[in-house]
Amino acid sequence: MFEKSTWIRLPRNVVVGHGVIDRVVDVVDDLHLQGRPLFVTSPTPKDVAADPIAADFEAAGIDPAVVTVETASFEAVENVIETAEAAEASYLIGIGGGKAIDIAKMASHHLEMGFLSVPTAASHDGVISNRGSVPDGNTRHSVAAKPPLAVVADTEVLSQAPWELTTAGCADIISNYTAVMDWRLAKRLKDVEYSEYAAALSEMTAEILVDNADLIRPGLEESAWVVSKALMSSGVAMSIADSSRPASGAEHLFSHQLDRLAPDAALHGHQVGVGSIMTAYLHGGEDGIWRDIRDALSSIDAPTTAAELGINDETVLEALTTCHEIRDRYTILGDGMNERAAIEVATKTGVID
Ligand SMILES: NC(=O)C1=CN([C@@H]2O[C@H](COP(=O)(O)OP(=O)(O)OC[C@H]3O[C@@H](n4cnc5c(N)ncnc54)[C@H](OP(=O)(O)O)[C@@H]3O)[C@@H](O)[C@H]2O)C=CC1
Ligand SMILES: O=C(CO)COP(=O)(O)O
Ligand SMILES: [Zn+2]
Repeated sequence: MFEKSTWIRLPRNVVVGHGVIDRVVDVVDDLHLQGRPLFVTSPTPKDVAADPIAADFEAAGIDPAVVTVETASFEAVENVIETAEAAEASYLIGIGGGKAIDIAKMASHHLEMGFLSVPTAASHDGVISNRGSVPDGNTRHSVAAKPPLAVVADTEVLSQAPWELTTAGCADIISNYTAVMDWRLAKRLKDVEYSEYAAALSEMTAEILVDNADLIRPGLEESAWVVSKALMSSGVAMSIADSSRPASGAEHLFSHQLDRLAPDAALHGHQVGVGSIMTAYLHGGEDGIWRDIRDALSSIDAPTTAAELGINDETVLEALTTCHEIRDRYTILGDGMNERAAIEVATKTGVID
């Protein structure tokens, strides 16, 4: 008997383009959201976007509450929940990078309220996804939440953000190649839940981005357009799979472990990019696609070595040999690499000297 079922949650409105930050009030209206919003933002995005959006709401007769978060933590999520209750907010708007959006996503999930996602940086593919990521003790990976009701991604704002944030978003997308390799491997060896549609969408997204690498240049608003579309598409793949599997394999385990060993040393996207070079080598050896991944990363100015990440060789090796323990997700790392194997992959790929 056929007993399978699926429930795919996706945003209702996705608004991308030049100057669309001025349309947040219209989007709220289109969604028939009533009452007071709580803006969840962080210091720089507050100045860049939250303050101007607040002025638009005030002009429309709506008085938004605002909370600024400094770090991604459960404490911050709790603080947002308390602020929303005290302000009698009826929906949330996350305005910023991954930190602000994930905290808004997790708080709104807990409050059973809708939220909007207004990215100020094209730095990660959680903009639209149904996953929230906040470190919890020794774990550091995304957990199930709900996707935003709407995304408003202003390419002018995104293109004015520091260039490395955009290259981090590109690297997060390029890492989809190895994430999908790991997912297929886990399907073959462990019979994990797998979606061919989500895997294909994720790979195609990485391919389109790499094919358009010549459009990804600092100061070019079209870059923000190309990258944001890829981030949306990758986030939709996660929502279809109801898992981060299409966009997160061993290269993400490596990055999550670096977050613990060397907090704030490098951006999420840059770390997963370097991880992806090494896990591609583990999958395909010398003749695999690891050089293509490295060249794609360097063509968009993303780091390809430990030194460019600002992380020392010992930390890279420690992360490689321990990151399989981060979560119960089968990848090419199997039950863990020993140190000699880690040195081999990191030196052969030029990640360490
Ligand atoms: N939920 C999901 O599915 C996914 C979640 N993630 C998560 O997202 C996070 C990574 O996102 P990321 O955006 O790199 O992290 P942050 O939100 O920490 O942003 C990185 C930096 O960019 C700054 N910034 C943001 N916008 C601008 C702007 N317009 N101009 C200048 N500076 C700006 C922030 O400033 P300030 O310090 O002032 O805030 C911060 O210093 C990780 O926690 C990762 O785990 C990643 C992928 C998927
Ligand atoms: O960063 C992500 C996808 O790009 C989310 O993946 P994780 O579930 O590993 O946090
Ligand atoms: Zn990621």
